[in-house]
Amino acid sequence: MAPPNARVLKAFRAMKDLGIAEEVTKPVLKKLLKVYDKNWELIEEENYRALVDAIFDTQESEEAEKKKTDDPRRVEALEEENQVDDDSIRPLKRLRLKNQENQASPSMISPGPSSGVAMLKKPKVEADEVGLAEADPQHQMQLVTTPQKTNSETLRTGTHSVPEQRITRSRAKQPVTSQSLTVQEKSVPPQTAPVNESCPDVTKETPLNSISSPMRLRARGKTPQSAQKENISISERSSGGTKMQKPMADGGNVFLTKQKIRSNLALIKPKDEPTDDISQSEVPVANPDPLAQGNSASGKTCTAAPDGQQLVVPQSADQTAQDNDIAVSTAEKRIPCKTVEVLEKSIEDIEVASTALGEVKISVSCKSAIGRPDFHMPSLDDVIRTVEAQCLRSYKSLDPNFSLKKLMKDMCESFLELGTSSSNELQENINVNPDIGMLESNTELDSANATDRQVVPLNAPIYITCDPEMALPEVPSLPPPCSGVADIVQLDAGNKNQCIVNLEREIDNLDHSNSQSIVVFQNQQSTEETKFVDDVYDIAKGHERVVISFANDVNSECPPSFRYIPRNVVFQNAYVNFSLARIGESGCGTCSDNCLLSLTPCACSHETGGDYAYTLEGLVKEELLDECISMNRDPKKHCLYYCKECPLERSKNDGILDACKGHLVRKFIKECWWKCGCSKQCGNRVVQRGISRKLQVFMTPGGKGWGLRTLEDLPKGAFVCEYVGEVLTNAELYDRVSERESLNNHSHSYPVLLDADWGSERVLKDEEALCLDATDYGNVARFINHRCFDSTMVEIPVEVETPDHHYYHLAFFTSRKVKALEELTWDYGIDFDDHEHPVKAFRCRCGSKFCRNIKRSSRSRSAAARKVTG
Ligand SMILES: C[S@@+](CC[C@H](N)C(=O)[O-])C[C@H]1O[C@@H](n2cnc3c(N)ncnc32)[C@H](O)[C@@H]1O
Repeated sequence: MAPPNARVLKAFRAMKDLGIAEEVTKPVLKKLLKVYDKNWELIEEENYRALVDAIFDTQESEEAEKKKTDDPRRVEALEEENQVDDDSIRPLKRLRLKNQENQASPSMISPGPSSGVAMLKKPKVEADEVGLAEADPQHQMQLVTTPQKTNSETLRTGTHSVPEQRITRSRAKQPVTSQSLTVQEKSVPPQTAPVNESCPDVTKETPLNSISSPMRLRARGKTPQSAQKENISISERSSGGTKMQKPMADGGNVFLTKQKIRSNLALIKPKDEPTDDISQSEVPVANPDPLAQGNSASGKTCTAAPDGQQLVVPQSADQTAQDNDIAVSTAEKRIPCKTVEVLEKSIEDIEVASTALGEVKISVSCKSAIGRPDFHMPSLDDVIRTVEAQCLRSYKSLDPNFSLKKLMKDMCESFLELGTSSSNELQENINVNPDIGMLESNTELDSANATDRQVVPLNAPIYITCDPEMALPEVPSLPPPCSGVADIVQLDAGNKNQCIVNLEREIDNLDHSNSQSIVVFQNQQSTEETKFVDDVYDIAKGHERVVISFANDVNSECPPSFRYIPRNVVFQNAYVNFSLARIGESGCGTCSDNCLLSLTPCACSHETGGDYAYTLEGLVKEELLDECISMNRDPKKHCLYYCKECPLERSKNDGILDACKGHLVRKFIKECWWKCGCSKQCGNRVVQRGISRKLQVFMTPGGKGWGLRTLEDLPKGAFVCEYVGEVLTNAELYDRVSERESLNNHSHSYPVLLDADWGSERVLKDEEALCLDATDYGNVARFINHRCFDSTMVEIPVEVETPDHHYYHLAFFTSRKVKALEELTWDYGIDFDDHEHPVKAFRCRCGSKFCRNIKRSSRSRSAAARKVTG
């Protein structure tokens, strides 16, 4: 059997999101494809509205059919009922028609490749044959309220109940390209000799094959310099136990975060609703309505729904006109009825209707989107996530004045925001300049601190903020969707008001108004001064697309104070070398829309052997993932690259040139970026879109301190988060660590060495090599605990901006299916037997049966390792 095509899978997924099973979707989709002459655009429009309608219609007619056969006496009654059904199940169609009437320009009718009108006409007729509604332009969103639970409650309450998974992702491989999934590895250069005969050959032609050393700094407690030479990973410098600062008891901060988000999002406020129009003060509802309080007889009409329900249709002048256009049968069936009046006015943009099957459809019409050329359709998931995040912040303690209308309005706003933000959208918007976010949202102390030490994220629109007093209007505007450049602007510590702007940026600005800049500030402030205000309800303080809650069922500690940054920031001397010109070298101007769907892989994929790392579901392909897992678990078993005159050995400078110890051939992911012609939604952009999973920081019961867990089931290969921190040189890190030690500061430090420039042929000096320090500035990844061997996540280097391997993102992906509430762990790669390390490694409490810290015979240890890696 041929594998289902990607669009079919997408449609199944979209329906699943609405609680509709694949078996139900399948026959209807088939029928619909026939009716629409395989015109997918029409089916996919508006989040598969046509498909949803068709499914409901089919279900209803099946139901009616069943009733008929069950009870022949009811046939007649049902025939009547079905007529009425026609009305009750068509409120969405009615709304669509209304909106079409309202459309100022045909461009808003989601035209297909040719004429929008033509595209809509044909299916309109045919759709009616199968009970389908017309496809609607982008201005409405509908929710199908079914008895399904969502897991938002879990987030709000911070309880540990296992949430229901809303989206079940298929791990089936997608026929994206005809190329193999494996990253190509070519023949060995003459001076090399692979140890392992079974390993694919390697060559120096691709970065994969060039000299590389393990990415992680293994925790042997060496200084960064020595550690780097020894290819070790995470530097564990804390000898003390978990010591958390008490949070400031300031519930008000919760509201600050909302402001933070809002200010960054350039919120479009909906128009003030008219208050003098009586007709608009009434909510169109389907009865029975739990909200109904104090019905008032108004001049409204309503349509009789089959099961005694009434659908109220607002009768403003133009609505009447629109309704008249709907269907004669609809108008005929209207009968005067009582409607529900609410205190707040103008909810004409929300309609509620029910079907004979008991589904309630809430239709939200965002009228302010009408006529906006910049509007695009956000996904329902994005809208829901955003609204959930807002609720968590705004409605954390519900007061007696809680208004559902407000909730709906918020929903509309979110819809509008998501729809109108540029396609650089949410990620950049939310992450816009943490400097500004910090200045706005933190205390005076913070503003003062901000002058001393400011950091700006890579890969995000960055404002040049030399001084908090510097006028914000001088800040460059947000970049438009497709391209941009990040340059480096260095600010001298002694002269805070002077920015040295990279000339290249100025030049690029001529062509790219959306240029980015990175500001690098000097001056470190001591941790003592770094008293950040904790927002205990959202660890991310609104900087991520999702809220990251925390839970502590173990003791009364609160998460430690640190400043949350969603993107890496450059500190002082670290030189992250990317510019538009250099990115041009990798030459990816060829791609468009979604690279994963294109027949010819774009240039970005060439960097990883001609194949993309991700499936259409956004998961890392299994083969690549398994290789990365295996490589991390047992590097020696993998392809080691041996060079004749090893630069690492030469750099030891002890007069004796030892034989090369071998370099690991690293696997990595190359994502598309601004320079690429594809859209922000391209499937080859996963890490750069940021965290999208529901995560929680929690106090581990086993004495490991805080940890990170998922609140939703995760499939294998899912992106969880990136390790975010300050980008430092190893030399800077060394200074920092020494300073902390000299201050007797035993709080945790969280540095990870980037195995910088593993593509180059020389050994980087400590002044060049890069690492990430998440001690003071970091993201949720700083809470990820270590687990020997069978950790739930694996780290993979991801290149986004840079064409070389000097700087990259360190991203965590699930190494297997992970159940909701399971801890997300990472194997730090610690050698617990390295007793030479000046800093003692922590006593591992990972609980893994393969724990390397448990003393056992070497035979049983290697048997354990074999069991895991094999
Ligand atoms: C990157 S932090 C992880 C978050 C940390 N648990 C916290 O509370 O902030 C690393 C530190 O967590 C603790 N830790 C992580 N994994 C551990 C493990 N398997 N056993 C014991 N302690 C662990 C150690 O103290 C380590 O220095």
